[in-house]
Amino acid sequence: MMHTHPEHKYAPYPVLERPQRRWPNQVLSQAPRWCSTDLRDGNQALAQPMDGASKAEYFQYLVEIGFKEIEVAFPAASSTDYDFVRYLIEGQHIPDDVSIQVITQARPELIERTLQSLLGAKQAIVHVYNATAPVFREQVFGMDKHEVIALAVAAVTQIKTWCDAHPETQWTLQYSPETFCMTELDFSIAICQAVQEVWQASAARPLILNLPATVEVNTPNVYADQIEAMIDALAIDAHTTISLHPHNDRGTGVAAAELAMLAGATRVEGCLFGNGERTGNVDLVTLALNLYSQGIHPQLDFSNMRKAVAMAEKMTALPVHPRHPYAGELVFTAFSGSHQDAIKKGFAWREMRPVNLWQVPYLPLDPQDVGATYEAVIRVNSQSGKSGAAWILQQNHGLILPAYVQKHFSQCVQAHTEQHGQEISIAAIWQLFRQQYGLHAVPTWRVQDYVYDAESGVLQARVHTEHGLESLVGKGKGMIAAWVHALSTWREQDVSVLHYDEHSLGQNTHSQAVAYVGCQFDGGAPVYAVAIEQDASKAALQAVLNAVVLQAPALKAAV
Ligand SMILES: CC(=O)SCCNC(=O)CCNC(=O)[C@H](O)C(C)(C)COP(=O)(O)OP(=O)(O)OC[C@H]1O[C@@H](n2cnc3c(N)ncnc32)[C@H](O)[C@@H]1OP(=O)(O)O
Ligand SMILES: CC(C)C(=O)C(=O)O
Repeated sequence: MMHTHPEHKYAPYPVLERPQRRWPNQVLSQAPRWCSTDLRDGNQALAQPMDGASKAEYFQYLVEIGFKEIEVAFPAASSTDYDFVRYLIEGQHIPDDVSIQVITQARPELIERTLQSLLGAKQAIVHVYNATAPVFREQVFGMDKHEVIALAVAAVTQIKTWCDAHPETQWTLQYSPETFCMTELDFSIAICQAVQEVWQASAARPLILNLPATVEVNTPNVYADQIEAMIDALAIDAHTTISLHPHNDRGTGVAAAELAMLAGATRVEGCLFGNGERTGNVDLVTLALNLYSQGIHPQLDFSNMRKAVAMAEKMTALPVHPRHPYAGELVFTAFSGSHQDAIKKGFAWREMRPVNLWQVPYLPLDPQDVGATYEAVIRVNSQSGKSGAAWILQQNHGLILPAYVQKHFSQCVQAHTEQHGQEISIAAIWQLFRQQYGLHAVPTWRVQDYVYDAESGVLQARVHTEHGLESLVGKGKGMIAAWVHALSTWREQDVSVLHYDEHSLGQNTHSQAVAYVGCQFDGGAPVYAVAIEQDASKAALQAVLNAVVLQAPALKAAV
């Protein structure tokens, strides 16, 4: 049960007094160094960790999309992990420009086994960690600050000694004061300085100080303050990198990473789609595409997002949420009328103007850049407006509905979606449109042939009906006026055309023409009809004829 006085149970985590903070005035201008920890932090959080074959497949994929640093295993944890590192090294599966990283607790026997796993590697990052926050020092380790520093120093010394004895590998040390975000700043500084002191970073032996938000306990600005304060306090030379490892317990992992990058961190560890312990590691897909959509190349390639999703889902057996930024099935989709209207206008605007910069209402990214089609951009349900169905007909059938048809058809679609209580598919919209406007493969009444003499204004046409061929004659200023005359005479009705529009379908010589009409019969309510024919004149005649059929209930019923 939730407490009425949560303050009796939970205290806020301390924040830093840092009026000199600079990061709020910075802007991001380049991608960080990425490290995928899908095969380690992501893997350790799965009910069924990956087997060697899955790890190999995922490793290949991570390389393919551009990762240059990949934490591949916790070799001391299991033979699967140990053997996987050996498989990568012995099988020469690691590209020259990719560094594998392995993690270990700061315990001598685990360090030894971890280093053994790396024998023969061209280059490797050895990642050693120990928790530093008060609650861990007290409850987990039963150590005071000096003892915790001594633990880290001993671990780094052991690793350094090994590295000195194995110069064939190009070594990088990564040290993580686990639970950094919950640790007193002066203690984080002290332990990192102690590690720096032992390791002595150099071009040949770089150092990564990885400052994790192991459990996210504060707002992202606090993490950024902590990172900036560390950078200010530590001697950060060209061989020392400040790295981030945010988790997402408060749902702000991405924001925390971005603010901490503003604060000066240049490397980020995380997982695709935010897999990882509890609420996950920071989501590297979102981080990368946040940069991309600001015009900054992320150096990771998500052109085929469906593959990325399929791969992650296969490896983790966890679904990617339909609303997951940039990747979910629904993230480029508008169901609502006003969004659809704005998006449709945005696309039309782009078509008319030679603009390069992407500025389309409601779409922060061009879906095509991540391999999505425009098909899913608009879907139609009872919340949709006139633009929704119009967009779908335009995208799928090349129809550019005039405003009066858009308006009328949206009422038909609305009635349909309300009646069925669910989304209407593209196929069903097309079916409804054809039925509504008499657009049948074989029209009920068909214009067989016609001759129009522009000089005299006389139109002669033959119409195919259920009774055979009927010959019609009419006269008027223009072919449509002559046709209206012919039909009025034939049907003994007052026929008038209130609206008429046409356009071609397609751009080649075989393209067809579509005509839209709004007609009135004996002064009644407008009847709308559409026809598609080989040429515009025939389409116009057929569209008006379709309206004649649609307004006559007996004929319509026969359709
Ligand atoms: C935040 C992170 O994600 S950190 C990474 C966590 N990942 C994993 O744990 C996945 C793989 N781990 C494993 O398979 C196992 O934990 C193993 C095989 C590595 C070790 O298992 P165990 O020997 O049973 O130890 P376990 O991990 O439970 O830790 C218990 C002991 O290690 C100590 N310990 C835990 N972490 C560390 C550390 N980073 N450095 C030094 N000692 C540590 C604990 O204080 C405890 O000591 P105690 O026995 O004296 O009380
Ligand atoms: C060991 C570290 C980097 C970690 O996984 C964490 O703190 O979450």
